[in-house]
Amino acid sequence: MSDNKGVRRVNEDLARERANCSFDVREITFLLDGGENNTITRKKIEDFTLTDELLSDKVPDECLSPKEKYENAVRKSCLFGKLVKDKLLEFGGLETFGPNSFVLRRIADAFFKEISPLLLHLGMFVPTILGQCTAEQQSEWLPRALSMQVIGTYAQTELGHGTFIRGLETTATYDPETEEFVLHSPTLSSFKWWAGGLGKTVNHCIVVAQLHTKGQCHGTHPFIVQIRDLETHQPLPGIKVGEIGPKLGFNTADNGFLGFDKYRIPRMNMMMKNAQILKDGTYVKLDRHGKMTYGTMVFIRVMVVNEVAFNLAKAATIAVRYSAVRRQSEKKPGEPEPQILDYVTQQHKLFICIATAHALQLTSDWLWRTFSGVVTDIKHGKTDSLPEFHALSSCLKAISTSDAALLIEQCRHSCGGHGYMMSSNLPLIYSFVTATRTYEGDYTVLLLQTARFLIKAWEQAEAGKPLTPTVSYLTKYFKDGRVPWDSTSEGIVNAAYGVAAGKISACVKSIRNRVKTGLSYEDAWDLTTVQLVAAAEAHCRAVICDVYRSEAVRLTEKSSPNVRAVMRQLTTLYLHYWALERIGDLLRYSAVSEEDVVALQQKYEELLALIRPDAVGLVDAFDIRDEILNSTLGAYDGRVYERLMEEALKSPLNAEPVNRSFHMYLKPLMQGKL
Ligand SMILES: CC/C=C\C/C=C\C/C=C\C/C=C\C/C=C\C/C=C/C=C/C(=O)SCCNC(=O)CCNC(=O)[C@H](O)C(C)(C)COP(=O)(O)OP(=O)(O)OC[C@H]1O[C@@H](n2cnc3c(N)ncnc32)[C@H](O)[C@@H]1OP(=O)(O)O
Ligand SMILES: Cc1cc2nc3c(=O)[nH]c(=O)nc-3n(C[C@H](O)[C@H](O)[C@H](O)COP(=O)(O)OP(=O)(O)OC[C@H]3O[C@@H](n4cnc5c(N)ncnc54)[C@H](O)[C@@H]3O)c2cc1C
Repeated sequence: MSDNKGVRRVNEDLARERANCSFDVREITFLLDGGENNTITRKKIEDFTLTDELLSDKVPDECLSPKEKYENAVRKSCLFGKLVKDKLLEFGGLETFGPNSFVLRRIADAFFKEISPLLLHLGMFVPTILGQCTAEQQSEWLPRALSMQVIGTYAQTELGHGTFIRGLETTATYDPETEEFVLHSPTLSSFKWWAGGLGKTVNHCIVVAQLHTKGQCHGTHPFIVQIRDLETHQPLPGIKVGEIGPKLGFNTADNGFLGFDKYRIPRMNMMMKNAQILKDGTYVKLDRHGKMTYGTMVFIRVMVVNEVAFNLAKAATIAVRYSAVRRQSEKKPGEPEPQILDYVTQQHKLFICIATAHALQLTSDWLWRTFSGVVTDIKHGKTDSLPEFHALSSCLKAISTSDAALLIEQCRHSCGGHGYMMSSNLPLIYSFVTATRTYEGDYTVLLLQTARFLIKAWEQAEAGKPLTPTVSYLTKYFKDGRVPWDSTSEGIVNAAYGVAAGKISACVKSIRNRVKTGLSYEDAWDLTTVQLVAAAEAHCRAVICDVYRSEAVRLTEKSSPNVRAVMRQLTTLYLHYWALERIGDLLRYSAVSEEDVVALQQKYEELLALIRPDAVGLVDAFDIRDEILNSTLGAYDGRVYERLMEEALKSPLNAEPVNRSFHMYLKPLMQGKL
């Protein structure tokens, strides 16, 4: 596949797809990057970071032993860290961690096929210092953390408790005599478990523990704790630390365990922005809201929506390009084998992935802007917007991670057997994203947090009180009765809100009926949780549909007609897909008729056909470089079979024609001598 100048040519099918694309791919790239200037900056950063030869591993990571994999990941993390420190700060100093942090995140994928052992340092340790420390503490810890002298992680979860933070058992007891806290792990179940980088990499961590002073427990608080010697890296006396062992994914993250045996830390190592311990042991609460110490989790939930949108875009790019290259079966006897992308069922599997990647990215951008507003409010001492934001970020984290994981797995299915190859990168993308459904708050648990807020909002609507923006629709749908059906995009969004309102109303009725039978409110709630989770999901789906539709319209106001058309097709596809997926709900809560359902299905199939010629252009517009995609099936040039063979030949088993196990076991077996 090389021309006579040695330049590798692009697969002919892919080249034809690109030639037939109806729009200028760069225009959509600019939209997704938030403007042409952002694209230019991103590309500049990518150009001078991704040329490094250290990106190419002679032996694929997945063929290394767990220890070698970890060591390789540390090596690359240090090189990546140095790169960030030396070069990327030129792009705006600390600002690099603001607007360009998403670019950093993208580039990191070129360095690590799995996870950097330093992810938690940049992703949670540094943000927690920013969010939970006083200005004085920040000036002590931030410079050391940013220069990587102090390397940290976030150790909250314990063997016995992850979800129920109030149930954590690690204690931090204040000793006024020495002005120290004594950290202790009273039981096996109180051992910290899971923190990324804890096993072997970090020398500090943020430990969340129950604070005791003057004989009283004041609940969980965060502390900065040094666990290893800075010179020798040996665990300090009183610290028991190690790695938790192999997992479905995250295998280069050295997730660890940690126990304390009456381990002492200075008083000022308590993160004191939201609560303080005075020298004499007096507890001073500064957090009027009560849940400000959960701030890092909220921040990461916001980040995760963007994270999974990007990973879904990677999977969609791989699967769509592969589907344009792969030919299989025949549609009519004797005809040439079609590209598998021409099968309507394949389009059904894949185009929703492209649309969902857009929907989640636009929703994530909107969520980030909303979050920035909440942070500004908090800086001015206003915490009124927190309950709504907690409900919103919880459900968006739950639904985005769940949708992305399911659709990434669908991308793998759509690549047949080759999708199962590690070299396709789909298994690693999946194993990474499926974890997001659990960490930083389990799916069900977070939806139940949202449901709590929705039920309260419903009660406020009943009482005629004003509602906050994301639930203001409840006033409109408050009265019983079906939502009128209208098959326009706006109509489908309204119907989605109508379904959410109907489900919330049904939950309220169930809880009240159960309470009437003599059950406590808690028991009635518990018996209704299946419905409550479904109501929170419906609410979240309506929010995503609404934000995606309105943001896509806003963003494309000045776009060329062709870009506007294809973006409109994608949003309409997303809305029709979910209307059809939730048709039972629509039949129950809206006035949709059987003919309307037939029309919805027909329109959906028409959209698949309309999007088909632009499918490759749409994934090209994600503009994800080959080094970041890391996939034999998804590279820009479409040299799928050549890359599969090149990667197979790198397998250590192919380094010698005969493996020694033949002489040790097979031959004796064959000769009856075993
Ligand atoms: C090399 C890399 C390069 C660059 C990197 C740069 C950036 C990368 C950044 C991000 C990358 C993205 C991802 C990777 C990051 C990390 C990866 C992996 C690590 C994962 C880490 C973890 O998982 S850390 C542990 C997380 N744990 C959890 O999430 C636990 C979940 N549980 C809870 O949150 C709570 O226990 C609970 C909310 C379920 C219940 O809390 P509880 O105290 O019991 O409260 P309730 O009694 O139920 O409710 C009381 C009221 O409080 C309200 N509430 C609860 N939580 C909040 C909140 N957070 N904010 C506001 N309000 C809250 C609740 O609604 C109740 O209100 P009422 O009015 O109803 O009473
Ligand atoms: C890859 C990975 C990385 C992680 N990294 C970190 C880290 O760096 N630092 C850290 O501190 N933690 C980390 N964690 C831990 C993570 O935050 C927890 O695993 C997560 O919050 C879920 O808690 P759990 O494991 O206790 O699950 P559990 O709460 O035990 O959940 C088990 C089941 O019980 C259900 N359940 C639990 N409570 C309720 C309820 N109230 N109502 C209904 N159902 C319920 C859940 O829905 C789930 O189905 C990581 C986890 C993973 C998988």
